[in-house]
Amino acid sequence: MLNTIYRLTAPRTIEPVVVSQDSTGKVIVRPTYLSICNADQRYYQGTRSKEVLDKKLPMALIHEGIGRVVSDNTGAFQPGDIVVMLPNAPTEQDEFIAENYLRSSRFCGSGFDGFMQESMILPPERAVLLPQDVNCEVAAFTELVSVATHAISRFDIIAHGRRERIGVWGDGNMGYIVSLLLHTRYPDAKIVVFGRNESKLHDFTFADETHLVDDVSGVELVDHAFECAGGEGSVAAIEQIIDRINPEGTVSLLGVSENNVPINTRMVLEKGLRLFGSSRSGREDFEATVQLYHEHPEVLDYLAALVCSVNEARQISDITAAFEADIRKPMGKTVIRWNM
Ligand SMILES: NC(=O)C1=CN([C@@H]2O[C@H](COP(=O)(O)OP(=O)(O)OC[C@H]3O[C@@H](n4cnc5c(N)ncnc54)[C@H](OP(=O)(O)O)[C@@H]3O)[C@@H](O)[C@H]2O)C=CC1
Ligand SMILES: O=C(CO)[C@H](O)[C@H](O)COP(=O)(O)O
Ligand SMILES: [Zn+2]
Repeated sequence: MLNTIYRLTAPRTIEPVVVSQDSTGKVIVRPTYLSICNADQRYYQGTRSKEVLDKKLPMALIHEGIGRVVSDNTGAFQPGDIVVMLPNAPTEQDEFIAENYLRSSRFCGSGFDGFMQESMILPPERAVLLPQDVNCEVAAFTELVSVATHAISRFDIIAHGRRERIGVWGDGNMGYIVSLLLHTRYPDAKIVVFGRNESKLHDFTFADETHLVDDVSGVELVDHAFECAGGEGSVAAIEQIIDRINPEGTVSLLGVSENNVPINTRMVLEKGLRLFGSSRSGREDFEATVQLYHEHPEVLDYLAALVCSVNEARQISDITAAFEADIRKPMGKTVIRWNM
């Protein structure tokens, strides 16, 4: 079948291309609601290195999104079903390495075309059925929620059992979602959020404590920590985490940084800390996230507070307008109602 793909060909330049794609044994999904990730912005604005841009562009952006099934000759879905699309496509299985860490996996919007397409032609295992009455504007960023689900599931295996105070550094989207999911999963733990913006911290209504990072004297140490700042903010966040965590704590690193981050390894050694990184997610994380939506519908209500704007896209200028609006946003997620 013929499909139109909207590719970033150079920073801030999106162009359509019509390609012929084989849909045999695949599910055809019309993207309906997409959401912009910081990773998309790094390509859109051209803040990645020239080598990376030269290697990955032209490429359709966006790896957060949902859609409606048009047809499925595999029988897994019914036409009209609302599904979340999975950006990670593994090409092999490994007994020990999860699909999102296999170097052979293909990730939409990072080296391979993302969801900015007229139709997504997916193997049935790259889509998961959503509750059919789900708030689509919120479900659009289920991928980001699945990344938090993934990191917390790994934390659960790695961290020692005292989980009385869990610190989250970062008052943006990732910090909000990680804190919310930690609160839901460990209702007896105190969730302590550290951020840079009083206005954003006000939205963390489910957290037990919120603190501005430059006013932490007297704040009790945490047993474990999640770093959700990213960018240049990672440096100060990791430094403060190492300072404000109890011995033998576990530090979950989630923020992406363009530059290397210096780490106070002396104190990592002295405190016996465990640092581990998490990136992306796999099918089981999406399934667990959808299960969470079913079992804890209040999570979707809390996530709705993150929707900053919903932007209709009917033509390419609407897409670029959404990316530009995302750059200027005060907080939250920029959602695109996809009508291309
Ligand atoms: N591991 C993964 O698979 C994924 C990683 N990410 C990455 O996670 C990071 C966060 O994403 P997202 O939440 O969407 O981005 P946001 O920009 O929404 O949030 C980052 C927040 O951290 C705050 N911050 C900066 N420095 C510190 C600090 N020292 N301590 C505490 N908070 C600080 C920022 O404040 P201010 O704005 O004032 O600087 C901002 O509010 C990004 O690097 C993103 O690329 C995203 C998705 C998946
Ligand atoms: O956002 C993410 C997952 O949701 C990751 O940060 C993203 O996949 C990193 O990819 P890239 O190397 O292209 O920045
Ligand atoms: Zn992302």
